[in-house]
Amino acid sequence: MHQVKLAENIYYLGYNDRRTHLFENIWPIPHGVSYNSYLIVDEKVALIDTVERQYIDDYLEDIDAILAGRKVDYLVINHMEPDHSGALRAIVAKYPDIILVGNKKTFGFVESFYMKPVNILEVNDNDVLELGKNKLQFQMIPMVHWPETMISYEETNKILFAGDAFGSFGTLDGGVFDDEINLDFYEEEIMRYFTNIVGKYCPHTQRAIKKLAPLDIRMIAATHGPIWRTNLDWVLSRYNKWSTYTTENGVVVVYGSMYGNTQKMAEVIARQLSERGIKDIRVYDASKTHASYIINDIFKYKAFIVGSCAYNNAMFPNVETLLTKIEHMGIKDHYLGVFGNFSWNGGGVKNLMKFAEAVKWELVYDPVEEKGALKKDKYEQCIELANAMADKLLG
Ligand SMILES: Cc1cc2nc3c(=O)[nH]c(=O)nc-3n(C[C@H](O)[C@H](O)[C@H](O)COP(=O)(O)O)c2cc1C
Repeated sequence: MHQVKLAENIYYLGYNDRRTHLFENIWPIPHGVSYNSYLIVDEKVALIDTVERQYIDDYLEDIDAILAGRKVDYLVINHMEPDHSGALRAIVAKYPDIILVGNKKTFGFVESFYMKPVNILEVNDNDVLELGKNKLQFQMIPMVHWPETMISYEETNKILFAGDAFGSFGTLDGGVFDDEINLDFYEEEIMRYFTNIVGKYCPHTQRAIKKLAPLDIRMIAATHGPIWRTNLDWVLSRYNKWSTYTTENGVVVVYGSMYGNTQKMAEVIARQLSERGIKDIRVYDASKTHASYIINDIFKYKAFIVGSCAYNNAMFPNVETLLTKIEHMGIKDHYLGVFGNFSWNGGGVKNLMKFAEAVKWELVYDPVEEKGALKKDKYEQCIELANAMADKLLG
């Protein structure tokens, strides 16, 4: 077996998942995902996080191969989510004297998921665990992406063990370090990982970035995706951009439509945006494109125009699902447009407006609602909606 090292005595223990279709049983991962754990072999031996439970056998074998009879002294738990704590019980069973290292919120999760922990070391900001020549400093970064989340900073080699922060979808297909892979391929997967998984916690991510800024970081080892040792600015600048809701001058147009009338309104709006000089216009059918990709584009572009036909006094269910996710994510600083279609007594636009109130994005024009086929006056209102959005963006 190849052994991949971050430093002379620090090992990467990662496993590629190309079988799972949906991460967290929600988010599509067509390019898979990796689960990364790390092993520091010093006077004391420390594991940093574990892996998803389906890899337990390989994981234990790989640890054995490196340690050749030595025991693991510490399991540092940066993050308790089961894709990283999945092997915790197996590790404790194999090394009964192991000390679990976490913060005051960690051990409650250990107990609720696995068992009452026996040997624990509770750490807080700035505490340092001496392993020999390696020293792990801890910093709490709550809600990036769970309440107990923390990072471990290895002071000698200046490695940030970052948990889910700076993680990525996409398996590591041979290349493990950022300078061994083509980042163009990973860009979309890194962004989707951020927006789908961490995106709700942008203010917390900002706090974490500021808190970690004083550290001299030479390498970032996350629990998913590549290890960053060359292009740290590449990923840091992107995380900074995304978590401050910094967007480009584009428009995401989403519609839910059964018979095509709402879609026709979307096409008119999109065409007019283009005539006004907007180059980045992404039009999505909410029934076809998974929310994962649409949310990603909402993080990319400043404007969102959403349309829905009426459906049982509500909006079209697939639009509703998408908007519920967006609302929960608390995405900020967008321009909004609303349109829809009905035949009886409406329901689509009425509920789109509830979404508008909830997200508090700036509504650039009154909602446009047509009854059946698109006619002249509502066609013109669609044009005006697009113009109002273009004015805002180009303003
Ligand atoms: C299952 C179902 C439920 C509907 N519910 C409503 C409704 O509550 N209110 C309404 O005005 N129209 C309702 N309609 C009619 C459609 O919203 C209407 O025909 C609209 O023009 C469809 O737009 P589309 O062409 O974009 O699919 C419903 C249609 C279906 C099939």
